Amino acid sequence: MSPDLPTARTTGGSATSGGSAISGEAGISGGPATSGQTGASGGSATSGGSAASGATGISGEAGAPVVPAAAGAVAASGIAAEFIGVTQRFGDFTAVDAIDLRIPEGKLTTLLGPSGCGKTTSLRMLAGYAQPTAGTIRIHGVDSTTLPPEKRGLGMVFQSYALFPHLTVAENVAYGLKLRRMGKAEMKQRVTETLELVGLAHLHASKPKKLSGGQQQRVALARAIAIRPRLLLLDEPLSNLDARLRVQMRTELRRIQAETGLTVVLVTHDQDEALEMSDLMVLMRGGRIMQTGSPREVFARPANRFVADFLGYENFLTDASKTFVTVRPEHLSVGSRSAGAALSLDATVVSTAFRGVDLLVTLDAVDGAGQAVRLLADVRAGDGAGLTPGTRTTVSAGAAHLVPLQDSGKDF
Ligand SMILES: Nc1ncnc2c1ncn2[C@@H]1O[C@H](COP(=O)(O)OP(=O)(O)OP(=O)(O)O)[C@@H](O)[C@H]1O
Repeated sequence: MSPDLPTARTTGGSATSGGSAISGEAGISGGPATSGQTGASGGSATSGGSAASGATGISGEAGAPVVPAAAGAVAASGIAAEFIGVTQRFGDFTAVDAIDLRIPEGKLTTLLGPSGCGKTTSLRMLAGYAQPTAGTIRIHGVDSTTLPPEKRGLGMVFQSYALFPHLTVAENVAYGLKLRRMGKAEMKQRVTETLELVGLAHLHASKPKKLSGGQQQRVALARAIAIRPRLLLLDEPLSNLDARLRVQMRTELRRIQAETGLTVVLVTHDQDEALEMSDLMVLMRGGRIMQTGSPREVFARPANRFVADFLGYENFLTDASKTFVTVRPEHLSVGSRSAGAALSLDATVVSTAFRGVDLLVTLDAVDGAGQAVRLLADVRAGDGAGLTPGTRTTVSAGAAHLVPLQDSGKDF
């Protein structure tokens, strides 16, 4: 089955279709409040209004294009959306600080960073739920900075993905299509196709409460993509799932994105999730973008200490050439000074932690700038005999494993 989403015309473009409220806002796309008590009418509480207007919003009719005419030409540029100097202030506080970002068409982009770094605020501005204090947001080449959510051609899924409890799975998925007054036969086919895509066709007649968390999340996803959005926004959609399901759903989401060619923007604070799922990773801190790149690029060459630390690098120090570098624990050798090592320091073992195959060794040393540094080395357990606390030894690493960082780490 090939739903052909990216090229399909969007049939109404309600930003809310399928998404529950952002950060606890009342309405949904059609979805009830999280508690589920409000049902269909509850869906119109806040953004349900958007959803409804989405039905008549840009296209007015099912099947009519939601995106302005310029979009086709601009889509060819490969940029689905663009932030240009976008700032969001709340009083004196700057939540998003003049960010520039291009969201590639047909790819999965993650906004990654610690709590409060501005991810959700950025997504809300992209969705149209918040107006930037300054800057421009372009969607498919069109200045959409002040465009209401329902006119942006978006699908959304959020952490609280509340489904309508009184509707079946198929009816939940059909909800946004009904709002767009899609014809019955087309709607039935669209719902079947979309449920097949998320692997839930067999549960079409079930009520949400009979489903597992992962299945419910897939229904929410199906509801969002059934309208064939030009941009799918996901705000921590997996964070309510248990660890095992979360990992499964990452793979599922990735498969669905790849099969449909949808442009997806995913907000997460989980670096593993971002590394595994992204085409493009955008690392944020304090309302700014710290680094943008493919997971491999960012992981191999973190730009600064913040990014390196966030991605699990452990050792930060100045080497012999006075460059501030980081090196992963598994790349630090202990004891045997490797010939030609770019980093070589006398060190004292502080403690060791046996982990079966390997041994984590904590050491104190003085780096190339004369600063005391605490280092973590991950060595094979068999090589760690004799590394008792207080042992004087050496640590070393080859040039290939030293990752230079732009900053000195002092502002960290
Ligand atoms: N309406 C608001 N009024 C005042 N401050 C706000 C408002 N919305 C967000 N903020 C603040 O802006 C900053 C960024 O918030 P945002 O929700 O974008 O962060 P986030 O990166 O998504 O974090 P999390 O992962 O915790 O959701 C936070 O410090 C937050 O407290």
